[in-house]
Amino acid sequence: MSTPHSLVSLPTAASRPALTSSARFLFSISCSSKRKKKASAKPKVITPAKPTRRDIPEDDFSLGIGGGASTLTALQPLTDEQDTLIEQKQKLELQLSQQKVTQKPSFNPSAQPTTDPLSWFTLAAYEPQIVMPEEEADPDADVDSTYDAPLVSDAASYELEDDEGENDTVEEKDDAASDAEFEWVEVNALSSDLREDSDDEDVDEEVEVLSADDSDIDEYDEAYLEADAALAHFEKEAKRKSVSVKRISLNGSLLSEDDTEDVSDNDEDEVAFISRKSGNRRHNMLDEYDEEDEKKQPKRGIPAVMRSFDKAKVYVKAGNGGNGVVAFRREKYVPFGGPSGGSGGRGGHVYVRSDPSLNSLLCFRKSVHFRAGRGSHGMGKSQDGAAGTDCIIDVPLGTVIREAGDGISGPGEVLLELTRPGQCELLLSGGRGGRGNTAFKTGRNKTPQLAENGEEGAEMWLELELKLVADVGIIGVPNAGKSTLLSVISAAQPAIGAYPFTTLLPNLGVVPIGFESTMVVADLPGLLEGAHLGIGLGHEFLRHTERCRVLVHMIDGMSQQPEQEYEAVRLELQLFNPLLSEKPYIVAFNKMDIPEAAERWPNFRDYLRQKGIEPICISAVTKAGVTDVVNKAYSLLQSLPSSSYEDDADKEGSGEFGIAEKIRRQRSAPIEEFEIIEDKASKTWQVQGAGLQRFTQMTNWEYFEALTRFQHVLTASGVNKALKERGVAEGDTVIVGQMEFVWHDTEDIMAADWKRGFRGSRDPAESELDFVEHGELDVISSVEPGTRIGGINSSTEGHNQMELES
Ligand SMILES: Nc1nc2c(ncn2[C@@H]2O[C@H](COP(=O)(O)OP(=O)(O)OP(=O)(O)O)[C@@H](O)[C@H]2O)c(=O)[nH]1
Ligand SMILES: [Mg+2]
Repeated sequence: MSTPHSLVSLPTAASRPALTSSARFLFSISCSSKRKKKASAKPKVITPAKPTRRDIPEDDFSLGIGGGASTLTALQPLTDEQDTLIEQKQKLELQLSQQKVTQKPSFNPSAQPTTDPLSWFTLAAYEPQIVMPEEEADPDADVDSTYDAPLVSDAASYELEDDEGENDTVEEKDDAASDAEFEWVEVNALSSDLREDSDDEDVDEEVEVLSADDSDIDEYDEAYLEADAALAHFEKEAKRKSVSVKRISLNGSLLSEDDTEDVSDNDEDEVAFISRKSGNRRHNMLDEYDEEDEKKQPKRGIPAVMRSFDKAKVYVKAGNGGNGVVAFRREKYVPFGGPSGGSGGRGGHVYVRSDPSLNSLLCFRKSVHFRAGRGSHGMGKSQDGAAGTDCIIDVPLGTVIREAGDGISGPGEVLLELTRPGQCELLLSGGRGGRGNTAFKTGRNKTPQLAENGEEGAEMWLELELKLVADVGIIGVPNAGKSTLLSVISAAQPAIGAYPFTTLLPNLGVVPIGFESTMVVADLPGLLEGAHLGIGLGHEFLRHTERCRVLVHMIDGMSQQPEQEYEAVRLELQLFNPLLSEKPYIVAFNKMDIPEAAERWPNFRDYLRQKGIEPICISAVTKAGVTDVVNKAYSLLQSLPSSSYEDDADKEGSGEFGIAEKIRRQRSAPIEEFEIIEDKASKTWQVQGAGLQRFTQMTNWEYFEALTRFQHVLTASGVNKALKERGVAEGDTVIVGQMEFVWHDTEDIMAADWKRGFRGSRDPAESELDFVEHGELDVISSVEPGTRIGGINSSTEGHNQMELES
């Protein structure tokens, strides 16, 4: 056990032969954008350098870190030839280590060293797990040959080098192999940080944990300790390189309390998909927990597909307005043609539209960013720019839109709710186009030499949530026969299985009633006691019942205590949302075709009758009693007044409470409303106000007259006065919006030589505008959002030292 182990980084898919030959644990981390061979691959976010053997102390553990390998298929079984090859390699390695030769043999001698360094990022260190190879490739054998033990190799590891071309062939070979000697476990996690940071692609971070060994199980304890120590070291290393490390065990639960916090803060980071594959078979690991594991690791992630089924986060941006231009009419025989600069077009609006043909938000997993087009710039001959193209986001019926984070309406407040088919609402309006110089023509200034920039379009992150709109929702414990009922009353074909949680996502079906009417029925995933706390599939899907007007409560006739199950589900509904338990519902006792169920029926019926409820007994399989349920549900529906949520939604989507209106109001804030923040240490004054910010942004600083106009606005809005009252002194820095200025007490700075930096500047003597007011601002630079200037956080960023002074 004293053999030195090393942490080797493996290029891409070469990780697989590596595993079979040397590395004991393989951490393969890849990002989907790389997989798609997009230029926007993530490495820019990723800080750490490629861990080389130099970085890792000799006493480290055998860990392989590979990047790029995507979906892992079953490992190719080792042939006898390969076995002997490995043996030879191990011998060779032993010899080499005895000779203290540092260069390790390469697995693929013909391969070229990879030039592309491993682009690994958020490093998820996973609890290693031994997976024992199965004795025979017996298709019927259970997966129980799995030991939850890490293993320690006494064979040293190889650094495998391979080039991209080689990888492809390796991958193909592996794909072809179906019979696996090794089981593998794939853990696929979605990292939201990366997703948000990334510009146009969400990033799938895939962590595959592989292990394959036939080492002695007696070594379990020692091996475990060593593996644990190695992982701790691994984490330390990563921390030193400021990579975030999360330890997640293979079943998806987090290992320690602290980590739990980390991840639950950001639930996107939870493990998204867990599956285990043995040979050709794929098992859902969710089913295979024993109780102790359950207690130790109560928190578990929800598969990514399920999470994105009804929740999504998208970025929207309205188009910027086009810029106005300065132009003059020049034509033969038309002296003094006057200004003819057109205005810019407005930016495109962002709309959301409900599309009844969509039934999930899954499409927003891949497309996250929505931007409307920008307006065209104005042109000469008084031509105005065209408006930007609008952006319409199609969402399924029943989508609720909230603003993410602290925004205009505050976190969590509903901006829009789309409940009518084809309903289209304005979400963000595009920025106003900047005015051209024609617009600034006055009696005093007939040849204005200034134009405005277009207004920037608003942008925000939105949280979309889908609440299925159905007339009737079928709820009940897992395996009660909910999906079976839906399949017999409608044309829907939900998955039906004799095991709990067959249904992971809600299914919708349309039930014809007579010749004219229909009713939409939703089959929801099974509910367990504690669902409101997240047990089972948790409350993830309970929200869909909020939009169902009538509920059908399915009772599993085969359950030992149907009464208790009934009460448990009722309680869950009440705990989740008291309004849910007030919804009208029907109780259907299923599986009456089975004699045991039929025996339990009289008791159950009497129990409910005491509560004043008349249950219906049915057999979904034989369709007995099914029409009773449909008819009763329909008559209940008819007796209800038209759904109230639609009325509420109407109020929210438009008019006074509309989001577009809120943003419009915010954006048209008067320039007189501002706040001055002083930083004495750096002699900096910051003038903050939405109106001023917008005005500054729209000012085209190229033109001298724009500057004089700005000065006038500062005077008119009272900024100059307020600054003087607060004691601004010569040479102080004043920040307004994105611009930084220097304060001067006199107007001398308007000297002609200074003005040469601007277009359209004239001699002060010629100037029609006088600067009567003392106290002028002198532009020195523009500041970009987020800069910290002398302790003040400016509203803008990055510092652009563009001194305009001589
Ligand atoms: N004998 C009999 N079996 C039924 C009846 N209804 C459903 N089953 C069986 O019960 C099992 C579960 O049925 P599902 O419809 O998948 O149950 P579910 O309530 O949708 O279960 P989850 O989706 O896991 O929540 C299947 O094997 C069905 O064949 C019935 O009326 N009689
Ligand atoms: Mg089902």
